[in-house]
Amino acid sequence: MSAPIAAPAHYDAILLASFGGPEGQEDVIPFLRNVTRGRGIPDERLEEVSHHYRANGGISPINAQNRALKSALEAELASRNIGLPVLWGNRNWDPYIPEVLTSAYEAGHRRLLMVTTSAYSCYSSCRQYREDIGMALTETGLDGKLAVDKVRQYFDHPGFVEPFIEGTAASLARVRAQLVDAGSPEGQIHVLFATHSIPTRDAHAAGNSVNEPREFAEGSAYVAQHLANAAAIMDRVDSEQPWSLVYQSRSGAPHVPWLEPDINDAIAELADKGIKGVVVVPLGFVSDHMEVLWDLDTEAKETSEKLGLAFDRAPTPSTHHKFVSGLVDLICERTVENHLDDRPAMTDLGPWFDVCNPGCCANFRGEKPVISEIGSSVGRECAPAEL
Ligand SMILES: CC1=C(CCC(=O)O)c2cc3nc(cc4[nH]c(cc5[nH]c(cc1n2)c(C)c5CCC(=O)O)c(CCC(=O)O)c4C)C(CCC(=O)O)=C3C
Ligand SMILES: [Fe+2]
Repeated sequence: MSAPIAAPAHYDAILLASFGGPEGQEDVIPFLRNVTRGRGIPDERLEEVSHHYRANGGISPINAQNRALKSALEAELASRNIGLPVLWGNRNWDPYIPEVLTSAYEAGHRRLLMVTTSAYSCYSSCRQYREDIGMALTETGLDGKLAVDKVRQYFDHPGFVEPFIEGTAASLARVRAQLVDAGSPEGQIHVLFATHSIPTRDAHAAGNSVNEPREFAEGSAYVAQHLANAAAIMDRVDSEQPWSLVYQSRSGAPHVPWLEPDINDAIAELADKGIKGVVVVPLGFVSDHMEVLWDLDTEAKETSEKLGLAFDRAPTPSTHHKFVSGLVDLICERTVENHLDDRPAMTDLGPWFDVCNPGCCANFRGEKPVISEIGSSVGRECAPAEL
């Protein structure tokens, strides 16, 4: 498979693009409708998920985390004398991407570089962002006037991986200490790398090309990226320590196959085998949003406690200085000014490509205008900047 590297360009702003989340009880249902529009999620699942938000005052932690990330990026850009403003837009909640693109254009911006809060390759974390920009440009009439590119998927960039190395080591030490305190210093520990489950069909299409389909021994690029990352982390933390990759937050209809095993089933199986403690590393996530707080810190923790296992959850990269500085390095890979030639990657799978292959992370529910894809002109052309 080709790995297209984009030529460096002149950008005039960064677009920090994220998922978005509700900010009060009255936002919960409209938010869930936005997320699941046309995605075939059963009502019972929505009802269930609404309780996770309701229990937290109807507030998702994700928006506050993105405001903090935006400020941290602004500070890092300023400290390197890079004069690019950071705009923030969400796929599913205010500030919505189409409105942000419109006001960016009105403010005189002509070429944006998008950084998303999603590190891996799959429909939800790559293509859906590229489609939402494609649709927003088309709907607002800005296609051809405002260009939008996207930095590469950064799952194996050291800025994303190194905070997990630190966090996993610290979490492992905390579980060891818990076992000492509980009087079983010899108790065996297992590290569970947790990521979002996705339908196996979406996993298979992840990071792949319709023209040159590539087989991954691990089943898909999505699974391969997580396994390679987890191996890179454990090599540096403790190469003797047993670990595995598990999944969380399955939605969809029961008859549709999604990636398994579920983290709670995996914990039960470990308890059966006599394991005494688990370290949970939220490898699939950039910050401590609802899926992390509910599915890991609430449910997986409860499962562990019920089965008498020591439990600790490692932190997400969030606003770790290495993560923030890594994102700015990724920006610099694409810019003419402050250009960085080095494209670091901590797994053999990377560095991932800047521009996706045709049909990459396929949308099985119909084609949409899409940016940052070979063969698509959406988001590419723009009138010369009026300076
Ligand atoms: C791979 C992946 C990531 C990680 C990459 C990334 O970070 O982007 C992610 C992140 C997130 N997912 C989030 C929330 C939701 N995801 C849902 C539904 C779904 N997610 C999916 C996948 C992913 N999701 C999929 C395949 C579905 C089924 C529907 C569909 O095929 O599209 C639903 C509907 C209810 C439900 O089914 O659970 C909700 C509410 C939030 C915000 C949390 C907050 O508010 O703090 C975040 C960051
Ligand atoms: Fe993709």
